[in-house]
Amino acid sequence: MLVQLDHVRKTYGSFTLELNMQIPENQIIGLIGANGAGKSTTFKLMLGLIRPDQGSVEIFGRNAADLGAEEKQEIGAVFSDSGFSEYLKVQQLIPVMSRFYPDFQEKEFRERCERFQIPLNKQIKEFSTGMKAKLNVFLALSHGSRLLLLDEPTAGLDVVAREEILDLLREYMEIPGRSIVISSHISGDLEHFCDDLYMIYEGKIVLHEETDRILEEYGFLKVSDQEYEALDKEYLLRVRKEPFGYSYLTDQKNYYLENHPGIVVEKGSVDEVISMLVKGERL
Ligand SMILES: Nc1ncnc2c1ncn2[C@@H]1O[C@H](COP(=O)(O)OP(=O)(O)OP(=O)(O)O)[C@@H](O)[C@H]1O
Repeated sequence: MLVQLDHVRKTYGSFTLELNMQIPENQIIGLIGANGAGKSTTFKLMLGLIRPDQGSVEIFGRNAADLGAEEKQEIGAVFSDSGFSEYLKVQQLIPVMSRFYPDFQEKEFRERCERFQIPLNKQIKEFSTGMKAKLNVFLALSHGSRLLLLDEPTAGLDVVAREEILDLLREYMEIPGRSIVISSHISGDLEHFCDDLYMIYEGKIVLHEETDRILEEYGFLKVSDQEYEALDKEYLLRVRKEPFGYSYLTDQKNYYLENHPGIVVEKGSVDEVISMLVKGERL
């Protein structure tokens, strides 16, 4: 296991984050949550930048707060703030990176900057949002890490720039043993990219599921009161009143398609599933 968060609790005033999370090798794990849900706090816990009030955070089998310099080299991180002064030029970052990371792949980094038109001799403060985002990802990718922790790396990007970054990350995953944890407040950004999704709502995980299962097995049954009476209720998770009757969320859509052929079953997007889990009524 690359990362393990076991019964973690972290409280800031009235906000409490509660987490159980496992990041195995060879996985792209998505963290979806609205502003303030706790995504950045989760990444800070994983990096050992803050300590949990309760529970344990392990990276590569060691307590995250006790990670040595060598193990830190194996993590590539992107935060909304790169940590570098924006008055620097990319040219000036190169010696800093080389000193900090013995495995810094300067040639590859320079090639990437050239391919994506990131100028080396311009101050970062003059870059567009997309250029800054790409630079941050290139830096995280540049030192042979086996774990990437990416907090909203595609925030504010247009579709083309987002896809370029996701393609680079797919390329990164071609070497076995690596994993990525990536967050977004837009589930559509991640639903076709991640193997596994965690949804965080107000500090709690409301859903942890393989992406394929969400897309293939979760669905909405649209039923009238009479149809509901005849339904097998075992796999219904939430309900919401609708103008025509009721909408029920299930995580066994195919069971209802096979056993209740007359019922309308709609496939929901990840956003609709989350919204129902958070706002729908429990049965
Ligand atoms: N150092 C801190 N001191 C006090 N409160 C904090 C601190 N860091 C985070 N919080 C609070 O914890 C909650 C979660 O914040 P966090 O930054 O983890 O959310 P997020 O999901 O990353 O949101 P965003 O998408 O806006 O970045 C917020 O209510 C925030 O105000």
